[in-house]
Amino acid sequence: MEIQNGSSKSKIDDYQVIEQIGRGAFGTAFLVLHSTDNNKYVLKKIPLAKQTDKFKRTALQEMDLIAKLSHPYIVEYKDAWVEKGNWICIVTNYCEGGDMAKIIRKSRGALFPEEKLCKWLTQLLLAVDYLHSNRVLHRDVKLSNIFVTKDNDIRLGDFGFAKLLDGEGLASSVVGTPNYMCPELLADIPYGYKSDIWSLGCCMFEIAAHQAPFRAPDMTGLINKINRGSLSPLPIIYSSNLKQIIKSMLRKSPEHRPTTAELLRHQHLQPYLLCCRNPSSAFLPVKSPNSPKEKTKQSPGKSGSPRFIRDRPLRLKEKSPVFHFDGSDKSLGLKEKGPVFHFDERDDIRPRNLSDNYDTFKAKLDTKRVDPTSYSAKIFVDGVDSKCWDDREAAICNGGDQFDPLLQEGSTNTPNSSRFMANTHSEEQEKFSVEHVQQSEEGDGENDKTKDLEELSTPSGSGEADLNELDCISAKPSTMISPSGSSTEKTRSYDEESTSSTTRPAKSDTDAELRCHASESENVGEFKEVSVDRIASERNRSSPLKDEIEKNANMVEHAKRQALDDRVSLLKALAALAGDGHKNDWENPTQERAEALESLLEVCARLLKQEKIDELAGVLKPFGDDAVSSRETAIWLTKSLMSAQKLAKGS
Ligand SMILES: Nc1ncnc2c1ncn2[C@@H]1O[C@H](COP(=O)(O)OP(=O)(O)OP(=O)(O)O)[C@@H](O)[C@H]1O
Repeated sequence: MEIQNGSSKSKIDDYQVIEQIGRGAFGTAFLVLHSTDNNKYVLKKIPLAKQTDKFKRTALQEMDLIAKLSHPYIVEYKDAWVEKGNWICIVTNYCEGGDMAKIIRKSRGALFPEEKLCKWLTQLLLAVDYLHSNRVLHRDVKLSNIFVTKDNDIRLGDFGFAKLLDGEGLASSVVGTPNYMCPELLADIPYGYKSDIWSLGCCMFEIAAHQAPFRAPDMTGLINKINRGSLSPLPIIYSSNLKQIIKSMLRKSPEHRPTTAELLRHQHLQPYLLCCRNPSSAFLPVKSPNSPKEKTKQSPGKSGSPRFIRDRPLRLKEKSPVFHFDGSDKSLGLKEKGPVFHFDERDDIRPRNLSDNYDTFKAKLDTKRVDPTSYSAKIFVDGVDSKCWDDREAAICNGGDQFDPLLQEGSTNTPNSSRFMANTHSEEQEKFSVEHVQQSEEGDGENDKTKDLEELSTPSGSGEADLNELDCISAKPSTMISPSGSSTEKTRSYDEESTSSTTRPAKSDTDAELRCHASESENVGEFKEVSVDRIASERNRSSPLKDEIEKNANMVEHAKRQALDDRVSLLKALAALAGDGHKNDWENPTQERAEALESLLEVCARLLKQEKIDELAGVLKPFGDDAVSSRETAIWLTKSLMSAQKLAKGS
């Protein structure tokens, strides 16, 4: 890296400061104009004078790292130097949309459309996957480090804490933003790739819900909530698939969180992946030699599951400067000094056999015309820019039949485009807000269609209980403070809305419960994607589709009954264990207690089998005080059951 010592013309003279755009923990950020290319950049000036050697090393490490990285969804580095020995200057591309925290603030509670969320999520996953593939941890993924371009694309930035990993893939220093602290970090377990997944999950949750996933009145409460994994529900407007993806990233145990690659292979993200710049073929389904027709006949998730290949590693830039602070030869402690490669944007790395499919798809998107007055065009007019909801996204939103059938193969429930479309007619409604959801929940002509779609999107009838139902009716404190300490007023937030929509008398109890299942189900992967209109018309006559609907409805019924049974067992167990009034009514309290414990353990075992770790933690939590882990609670439960059974036999 160049050291500017003051005698010669400084590089900084090439930049004209337009304005100061912010101040981070380490320095100040300026919006600047380059005198030659006339482009806007962000110049970050980090003072060094009073800093420790460790700090200097970290700052230089950031420079070194950002200079090496080259990826379509990572903030592009332009230049870096040490200015007169006093400042580190880093110049990066300017992202006109600002950071995600700002974008959420600007939206003033209007939720983003599902398609936008999926696009952002896909791009973020590609960026993080690139880092992870190159053994780089970001370690500070947060809203203010996620930027948006004028085209509404993502750029992940700020690598101040990023660190190249050692061989084991773990870095042990505790860094990061308190609100996004993952459970393993709170437990002093080394930070790894899955910790970045957690932070990304927190970001995605907040982008979707406009509030942090874990909120509590104080820090202890917050830590407890993170440790328990007790998440608030996500807004009901989003598809079960999307909600499940986000929730999977927030699983308490890092091993249970998916990797970036696994997430990118999720069928729900495939259409968005195809729209991304240079999607790695590693994440795209490989088209079989079968004809599209044959292909669509295969049942999703089984023999017809898309196969994936990982044919090419992602690459760092071929040439990157190695920075030194004081002109010495000493390397800056970056472990990876081996050959690095450029991620070439011109590379077409789509698998050859996907190309025609991709081109057909793209052609369809390009020719798709969108009604500019519809929500699909105007849904977020006050967002980053008016064009952010572009034709391409709109085409995705407009639903199944806009797609190449191959792309739908095996796809699960659609993004809730029906909800968006259901609200397109009102002139004064420019945003898709909570009120719209409420309105459609209460039922109008369109709402029935929405309900139909939800019914199709409910669990596949595995008969497994979904204890999230309990979440849906949980009470919320009136004031919460965010982990950062700022208190937020009680507003008509999304989850209060969703709570009220599930607790107030719905059209029928079944409706309310269906919504609960539809929004929280894990087993959405087995459902076929069917357009709302088709459902409506097919419902009235006998057809395979109608059979499918009925089958699904039966399965939903079954799952619902199972959930109710489990709820009853759980409540009974809770009552018995808490030793409340019911206890005295029972003839043999010890026997009852043993039975209660047994049924509770059965519920736990089922959740464990389904890998519903978050729910399991939720069930186990009430039985221990705050300091006791779920594991200890489970041991305590088992021991209690054994001794209760012994006593019961003896009496
Ligand atoms: N490339 C960029 N494009 C647009 N805005 C940027 C860019 N880089 C930084 N900013 C903005 O500049 C401000 C300061 O950013 P900076 O990265 O210095 O600190 P921070 O991320 O807010 O905090 P910290 O460094 O403590 O994490 C933020 O408001 C951020 O949104």
